[in-house]
Amino acid sequence: MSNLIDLRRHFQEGRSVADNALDRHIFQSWQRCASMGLDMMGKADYNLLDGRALDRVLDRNTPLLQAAEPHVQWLQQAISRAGWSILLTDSQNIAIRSVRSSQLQDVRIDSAFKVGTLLSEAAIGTSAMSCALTDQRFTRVYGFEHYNEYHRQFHCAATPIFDPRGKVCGVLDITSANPDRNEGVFLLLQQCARQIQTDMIRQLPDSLPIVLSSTPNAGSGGDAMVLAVNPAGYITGANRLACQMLGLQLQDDRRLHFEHLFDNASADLSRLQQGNLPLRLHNGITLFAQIPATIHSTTINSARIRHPPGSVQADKQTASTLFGDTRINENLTKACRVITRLPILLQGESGTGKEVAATYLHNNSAAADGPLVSLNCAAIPENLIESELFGYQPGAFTGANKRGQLGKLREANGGTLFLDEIGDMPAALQTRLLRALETREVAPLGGGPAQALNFQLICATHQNLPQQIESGTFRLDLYYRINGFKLTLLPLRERQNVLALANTLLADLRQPNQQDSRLIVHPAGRSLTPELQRFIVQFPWPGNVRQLKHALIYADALAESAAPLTLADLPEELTTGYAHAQPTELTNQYATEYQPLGSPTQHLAHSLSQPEHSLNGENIRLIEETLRMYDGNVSKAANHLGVARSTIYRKLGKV
Ligand SMILES: Nc1ncnc2c1ncn2[C@@H]1O[C@H](COP(=O)(O)OP(=O)(O)OP(=O)(O)O)[C@@H](O)[C@H]1O
Repeated sequence: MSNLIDLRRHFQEGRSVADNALDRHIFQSWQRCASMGLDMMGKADYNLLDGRALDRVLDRNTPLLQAAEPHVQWLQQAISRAGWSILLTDSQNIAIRSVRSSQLQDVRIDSAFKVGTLLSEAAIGTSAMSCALTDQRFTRVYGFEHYNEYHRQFHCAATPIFDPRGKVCGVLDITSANPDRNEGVFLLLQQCARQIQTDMIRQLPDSLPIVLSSTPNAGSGGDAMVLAVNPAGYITGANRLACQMLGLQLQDDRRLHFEHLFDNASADLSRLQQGNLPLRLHNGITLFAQIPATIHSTTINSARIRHPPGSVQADKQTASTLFGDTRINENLTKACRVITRLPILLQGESGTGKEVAATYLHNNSAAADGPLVSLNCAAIPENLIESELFGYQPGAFTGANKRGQLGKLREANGGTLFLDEIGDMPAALQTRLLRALETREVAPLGGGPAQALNFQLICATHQNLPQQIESGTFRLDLYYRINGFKLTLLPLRERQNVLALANTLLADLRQPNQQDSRLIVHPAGRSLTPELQRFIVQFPWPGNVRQLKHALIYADALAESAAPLTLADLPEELTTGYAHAQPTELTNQYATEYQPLGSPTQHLAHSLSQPEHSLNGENIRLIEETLRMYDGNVSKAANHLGVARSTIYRKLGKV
């Protein structure tokens, strides 16, 4: 101690000081303080920001505060009884969170450990927090090492906190009156700062966090390598470990693509949903990538769950019944986890339940209290899609609504935007949509200020988008923008448990407010004869769940009593030809063995469900006849044919 006091006197008198007498960084801080004219013996000024300025600082540091809070709390539990108080400052050394230990009572601490106090080097002289900020490294400043003698009672250690792009965004400091140099405390401090950075990365909006490890299924704790990518595949953040391992300098490499880091990475990040994706660095090292298990914004079992119309109720909602296939249901659960950060792309043939899945995802997401706004890009004329999406000002064009129109994007603010049949969006609009998704801003047609928007995005299509990209009808960059997480709704003929789904659909008929319950509903549950069960499992269902559902509604409505439904209760056009099929075990593998498509309707529905097909004259006639039969009512014709309304519009439009 006396050495240090002598050293201070020498320094004050301007005499030379031996190089190794004091830590180099602390000595440099003393020199800066002296050059700013600070007095080593004076009383420190603790300046407190006024309310408004403080609000601005806290506002600016919301991501840091949110990420830090749980970690500051566990650090407090770990070290506060050992006499350590904790202080979190922003990147200007303004205190933004303080946790006092009851064992550290001092009037100076009372002033310093207040949220809003300016604790920079210029304000209070050398401290661990100012050195940690300037030198961007862990620093200890003990007793008389503080520039200002006023702080000689205290011993502090501080470490910088880096934001997702590796810039210092704050400092975490611990202070005690006890001079013990307990290395364990310092390790905890540094671990805490690393975990805060990792959580900031995980909380980045519109980004998917990815954990890299050298072994498959490794945990995603605070010391894992974590990075985040946006839907276009660009790195939006990485922690220090990941930066070191991958040689990243995010502050410089503003647009670094995930693919460029690895020899074998594909831009199809949705493959990560399978977990443990092996990736090879350019230097030959293999790492395993996975989505951290802790991204549970909501879970299927959480209390917030609301069930969409047409889906099963909570007590029946087991993994195999929701969509009749555990693979789909598992991916749906994963999609629920990432939807707040990534756009979801639903793919599947017509009638596989893309709209049901979109409703389910919205209802089980953090935005469930906001609106779910849908737009079917195939069902409205091309010249109206733009105003439907972006809205317009009053009097924007002839024939426009006098009061203007909000537009789907703005309607969806705070909730979820569901763009159905995105593959049918006209090329010019793809560009405008892409811009709106990039900037998350929209300006209505006919002028008016741009409005910042915040919504979750779900897109759906039955088209093969990669093929459309190749043929030049769909933009590659838009594909990357909407394909944050791909969820494929398998055709019904490929699902594992079609019977479970059929039973679910039957049970739904018993719900009094279901859309189709205007048909006769038997209060007791319906069962299915073994023969009908076999048929349901074997039939290829070209119209998918929609067709199965309509068949069951038909049978349920027209069957005479509450007796089990039989094959004879189904529409005849479905069962024609079935008599020749051999009874087999109830497994989907036989579905493809059931050759006869019993009716022209089935052929048509199957044909319409294919992404690209040529309609022959017979099929066109069938569509037209069906429309005539229902007096031009497209919904009824679509029901009859087992296809969606939009499919009919689209297909006839192509003729
Ligand atoms: N898992 C499910 N549970 C209950 N009903 C379902 C399920 N999946 C689909 N359905 C029903 O099947 C019909 C078709 O579903 P939906 O409209 O979601 O399919 P889609 O894939 O969006 O079809 P399209 O591409 O033709 O618009 C709806 O009546 C829906 O209620």
